[in-house]
Amino acid sequence: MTDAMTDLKSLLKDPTLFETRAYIGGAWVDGDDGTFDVTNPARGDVIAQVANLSRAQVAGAIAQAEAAQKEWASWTGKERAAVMRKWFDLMMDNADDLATILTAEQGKPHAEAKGEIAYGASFIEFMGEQAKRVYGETIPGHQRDKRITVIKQPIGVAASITPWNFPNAMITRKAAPALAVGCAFVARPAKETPLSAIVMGILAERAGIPAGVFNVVPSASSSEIGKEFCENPAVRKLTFTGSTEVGRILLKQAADQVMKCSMELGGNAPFIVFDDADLDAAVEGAMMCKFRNNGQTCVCANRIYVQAGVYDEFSKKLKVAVENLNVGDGLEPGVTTGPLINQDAVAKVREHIEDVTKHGGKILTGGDTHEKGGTFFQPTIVTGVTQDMKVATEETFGPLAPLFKFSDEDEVIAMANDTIFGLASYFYAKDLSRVYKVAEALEYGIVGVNTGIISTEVGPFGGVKQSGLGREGSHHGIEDYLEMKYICMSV
Ligand SMILES: NC(=O)C1=CN([C@@H]2O[C@H](COP(=O)(O)OP(=O)(O)OC[C@H]3O[C@@H](n4cnc5c(N)ncnc54)[C@H](O)[C@@H]3O)[C@@H](O)[C@H]2O)C=CC1
Ligand SMILES: O=C(O)[C@H](O)CS(=O)(=O)O
Repeated sequence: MTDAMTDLKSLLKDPTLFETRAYIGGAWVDGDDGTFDVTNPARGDVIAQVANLSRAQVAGAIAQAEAAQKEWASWTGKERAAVMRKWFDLMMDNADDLATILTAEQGKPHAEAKGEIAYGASFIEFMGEQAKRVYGETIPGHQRDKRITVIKQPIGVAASITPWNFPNAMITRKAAPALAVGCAFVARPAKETPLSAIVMGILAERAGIPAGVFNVVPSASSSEIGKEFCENPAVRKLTFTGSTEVGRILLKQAADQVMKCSMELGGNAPFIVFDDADLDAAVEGAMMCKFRNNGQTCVCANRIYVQAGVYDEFSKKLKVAVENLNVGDGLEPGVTTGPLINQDAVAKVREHIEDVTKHGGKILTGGDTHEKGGTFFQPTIVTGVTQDMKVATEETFGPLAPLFKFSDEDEVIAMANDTIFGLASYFYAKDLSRVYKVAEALEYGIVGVNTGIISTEVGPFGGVKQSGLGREGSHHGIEDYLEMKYICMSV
């Protein structure tokens, strides 16, 4: 064990939460393909060497899930809700440690990581409650001797592939509805952030979730494991969060089995400030929306459109707020902005900034790697941005706030909708008719009005166009893990 690994374990109130093995069928398992390194993006050191599972081992996990699922589905919703509540309570009781693990492997500030743990736990609490309310219906017969009933049953084994940016919440947002209705679950976390997934296995075991119902299969191989999930006939549901590019690959692979898929994919969120907006509120919303997780979320403002009459004032106010951000190691107190996940992410931000300045835009603040080095980057604002620049069509996934100027509603709606994506959008305005017109005109699954934060377990999160399929969270989110059965009975 390296010093950095000892260091992480020593930071935990409960050191037994530091686990590097896979969790399969209730057993803790080493990888047939050795281990892979997990590094702390703030420090660059290896904090863990995690079990590297082979495709055969993942197939074994799917078999264990299939074996456990029937018994789990026979529990009442109330019985499943009880153990899910214990899972929720264990998450909240250990939130500090789960956040320390999350910050160490992903980089976000500890306070923000604690927020993610609470957000992730909220899905387990909410869907645990929903477990008691999976209702069917009766339908008046079409003939005098016919009686029609509709029941809902769990789809079976669900498999998940999740990204590194929300290593806890992206798993619980899927596992919670799946387990609530009686599915079994096999989670393959991102290789950058497996520890946050593994620790959910520890807490599942402690909560009394039966062996094989919740499984965690870390692996450095992504495509091979994805193929196993898509080709294994025991998997009846694939749920993915990540880029649209990978979502397309998985959908093509899943088509052979006509597998049910949920896809939470990329975004390119417009953030619109009208001339009747409360500018201080708009700046506050833009800061939260753009710089949460250092800009590494699929719902971050990727384009900031400001109406001409308030452009200069908004730019000045935003610059003050951006220059107040405190960039550093997320495990240090007072840090508001951590590192980017890797050098590829740094290169993407730099590429977008260079493209803006090459085409006549200007850097208002920031614009380069941070003095702390590594993958730290200066929070940046660029002005004079136009629709023909890369940032207008590509997701930056970093701390870059590009300001576009617009004249009127029709112009900005057209610009905002000019993208293949359709996940989140935001605008600040006071005029009620404008609010209704713009909210209805934006082609997005999510619209934030006078707010920059839309993430909650009670809302149906998801995108239109090439930002995804299905919804996660809310009472709608549970439907994605159910099959509907129509029973026609002759009496
Ligand atoms: N709509 C949403 O809720 C979210 C969307 N994203 C999008 O994902 C991107 C950034 O996250 P990344 O993790 O880099 O995305 P990514 O799409 O590269 O990877 C996501 C996950 O898929 C795995 N993966 C990659 N290639 C695969 C393949 N061929 N078969 C099976 N699995 C594969 C990765 O190992 C990772 O676990 C951005 O585009 C972002 O917008 C990220 C988080 C949330
Ligand atoms: O992965 C993401 O970007 C999340 O979906 C963002 S959120 O759920 O925290 O809004």
